[in-house]
Amino acid sequence: MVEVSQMIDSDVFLAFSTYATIVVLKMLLLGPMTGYYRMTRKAFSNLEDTTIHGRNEEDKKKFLRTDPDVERVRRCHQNDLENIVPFVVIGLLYALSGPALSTALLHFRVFVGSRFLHTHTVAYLLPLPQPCRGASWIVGMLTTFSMGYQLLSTSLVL
Ligand SMILES: N[C@@H](CCC(=O)N[C@@H](CS)C(=O)NCC(=O)O)C(=O)O
Repeated sequence: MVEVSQMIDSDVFLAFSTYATIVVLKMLLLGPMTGYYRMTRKAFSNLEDTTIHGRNEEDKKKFLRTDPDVERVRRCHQNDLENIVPFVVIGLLYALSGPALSTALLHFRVFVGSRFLHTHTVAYLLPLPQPCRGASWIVGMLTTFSMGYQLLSTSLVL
């Protein structure tokens, strides 16, 4: 029986911690980026957020509106949540299930790369023409499914 402390000290777990931290921080940055677009495009969703732009109630209400750039970052953030949360949960269990370091690294790198580079964030925010975003989304999703499949095929208890 492998001790939990041994699993946590393993290279696979350290690699997972590194890649998970990078991709979660990337997702977290979309919050401040949304704030930046809200301020520069003057598009808010709460009356109290419009205080520095509007003088009176009527004036402030003009800034309660949607903006295409704000909505794009919000969709990118939402899509990260839909994909990065499952990666972190399944990736953690996978990392603790004792996979080979090379296979695990391949999964972590492909997933994080798919969310960054040719990727969802770049493809969504620039934006790049489709199917760049669609392809990067599918690659990331398949990586998480692959980890889930390997996890279930090595440690299925029903
Ligand atoms: N919740 C997603 C599920 C499907 C998905 O994630 N599709 C990718 C590739 S086309 C995407 O970038 N969707 C746009 C989005 O989530 O805003 C959606 O509504 O589109």
